Amino acid sequence: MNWKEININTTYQAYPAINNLLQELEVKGITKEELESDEDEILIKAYLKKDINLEKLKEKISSLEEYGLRVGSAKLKIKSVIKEDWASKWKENFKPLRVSDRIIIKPSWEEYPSQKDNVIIEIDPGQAFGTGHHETTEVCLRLIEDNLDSDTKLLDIGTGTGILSIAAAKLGAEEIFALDIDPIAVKVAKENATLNQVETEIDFVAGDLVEVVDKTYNLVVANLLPHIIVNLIPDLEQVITENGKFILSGIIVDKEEKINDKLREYDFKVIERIQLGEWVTIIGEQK
Ligand SMILES: C[S@@+](CC[C@H](N)C(=O)[O-])C[C@H]1O[C@@H](n2cnc3c(N)ncnc32)[C@H](O)[C@@H]1O
Repeated sequence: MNWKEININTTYQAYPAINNLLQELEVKGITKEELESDEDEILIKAYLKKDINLEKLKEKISSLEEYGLRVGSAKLKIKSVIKEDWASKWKENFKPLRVSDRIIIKPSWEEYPSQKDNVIIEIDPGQAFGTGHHETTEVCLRLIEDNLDSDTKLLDIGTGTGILSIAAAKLGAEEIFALDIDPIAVKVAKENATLNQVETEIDFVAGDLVEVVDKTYNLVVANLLPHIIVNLIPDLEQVITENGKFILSGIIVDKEEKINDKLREYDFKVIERIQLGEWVTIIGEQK
């Protein structure tokens, strides 16, 4: 059966948000290529079976500008492709990636020679965000590694593929609760946890921000878009233990001050900020 390939010319900055929009359309695979013409421009390719309303998708992409995201030319094209062709090409885009001295991310179909102390995480991208190939995920993984010990109780808000929770489980966290507003992401995350044999160590639940959380955690990670983080901050206190820390990522550099203002308003302090490309990650705690 023929599949459809949607091509979207946009910016790197808008990728996580467009990825979310595409997930709502039940796409089966998403890739991004950096375009040589302009270092900030990327080409997103997404594959799906059903017909979609291209105009409506274009409108939704354009409306991301209202949240301060540059979407670039946002040119959309659609063409028919044969599944065998895209499935093998799509796989070529996911190679093993070392994100720290210990952590390596790899898709299930790639081999990686494991060495002592390596933490190898197998992630099949499927329909959710979080293969480690994005700066925000990469920095979160490193910070989780640096801040985790056997007493860590992790809350992972917006788990996507489950990558951060799976890493925490493999690094020896005591307890992990992972949630995502998107039930498809929760399904993909559970499958990835099973692939990594840590499914019994993580509770996955579908839910909006902290509405399904009824406990406190000493490490909270949220890799979300800036306007969603702004909505999360007022509720952070109810899910963090007194001496707990939080990691907020997905912050485009020109939105950082807005996030800092909100953190000050709710009596949180920033311990450290890490910038990779145009993305900022903040680690903080209560004052
Ligand atoms: C940028 S991805 C991060 C995925 C993964 N944690 C990582 O670091 O790569 C953001 C995820 O947050 C989810 N999300 C967006 N809004 C949310 C909300 N209000 N509550 C919970 N999850 C949300 C999205 O569905 C998406 O899977």
